[in-house]
Amino acid sequence: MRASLLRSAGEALRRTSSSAPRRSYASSAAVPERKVAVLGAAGGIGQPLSLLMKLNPLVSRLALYDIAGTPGVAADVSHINTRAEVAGYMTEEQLGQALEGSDVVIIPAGVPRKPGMTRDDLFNINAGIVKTLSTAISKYCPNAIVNMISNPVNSTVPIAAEVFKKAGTYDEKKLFGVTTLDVLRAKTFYAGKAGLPAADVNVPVVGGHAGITILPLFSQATPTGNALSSDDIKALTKRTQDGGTEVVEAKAGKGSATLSMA
Ligand SMILES: NC(=O)c1ccc[n+]([C@@H]2O[C@H](COP(=O)([O-])OP(=O)(O)OC[C@H]3O[C@@H](n4cnc5c(N)ncnc54)[C@H](O)[C@@H]3O)[C@@H](O)[C@H]2O)c1
Ligand SMILES: O=C(O)C[C@H](O)C(=O)O
Repeated sequence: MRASLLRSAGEALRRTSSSAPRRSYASSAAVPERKVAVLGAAGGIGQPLSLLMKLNPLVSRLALYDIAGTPGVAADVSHINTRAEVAGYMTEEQLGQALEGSDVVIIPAGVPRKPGMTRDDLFNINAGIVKTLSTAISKYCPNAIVNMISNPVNSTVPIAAEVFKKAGTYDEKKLFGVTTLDVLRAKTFYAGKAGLPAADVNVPVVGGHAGITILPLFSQATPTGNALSSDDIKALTKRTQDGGTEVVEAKAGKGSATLSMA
């Protein structure tokens, strides 16, 4: 998986706006219309992600889709006094309506890990979910930017790519595996060790989103702070690669990272 394909939903939203002239956000009328669909909106990631999308001034329409629980989440989020008009959709019959006209689709639908599991153990269930959702995307919003959160990301992105290729809608510039969490972790852990403010550091991370496929490049981290030994770098690399497992174990059967992910 190409590292350049791994971006966040926020970046994707900014990209959809980058072709439009620069405008001030002071007036919502001046901002382009953008529809975002969250698939899996009632879940652990879906709920805070829906909240963040509702707070994002770039979003004018927000479609929240899940197989269960969407009416409550949609009603709740819709009361926030920001620009985006919120609509909730439930059951596969409403998936087309949720997707129609979407500029950005974000997919946190699927099961999370429990302690002792690897992300690959989620493949059998999540591959089918992603295939169904990708098929609907290629039908109802073939030009949308798609951000894949569902694990195993190293496999769900290729699944979506194959579905889109078969439908003739594949665009490698519009399909992303969301691995931003690896970057957040690398930055946070590096800042702690280097004695720098977490918000000020940058650490490039390349590769995929599972174990040793996650490659934080601490040698390229900026700025430099306390000198780091090779043992420090090994330990930081391992902690970044195992960051997801750290959260899964701390949640003790109640899911994986949700808040840091959203
Ligand atoms: N990419 C990352 O960095 C990252 C980080 C954390 C979690 N994840 C992954 O994200 C996924 C979701 O995690 P979570 O904690 O939100 O799980 P969750 O169980 O809390 O929520 C998943 C939601 O998906 C919904 N869902 C299931 N099948 C669906 C379908 N066919 N269509 C629409 N919605 C459907 C469920 O009803 C549920 O509301 C997991 O696969 C997890 O491993 C990825
Ligand atoms: O580790 C997981 O299962 C969830 C996610 O991929 C993470 O990195 O936190």
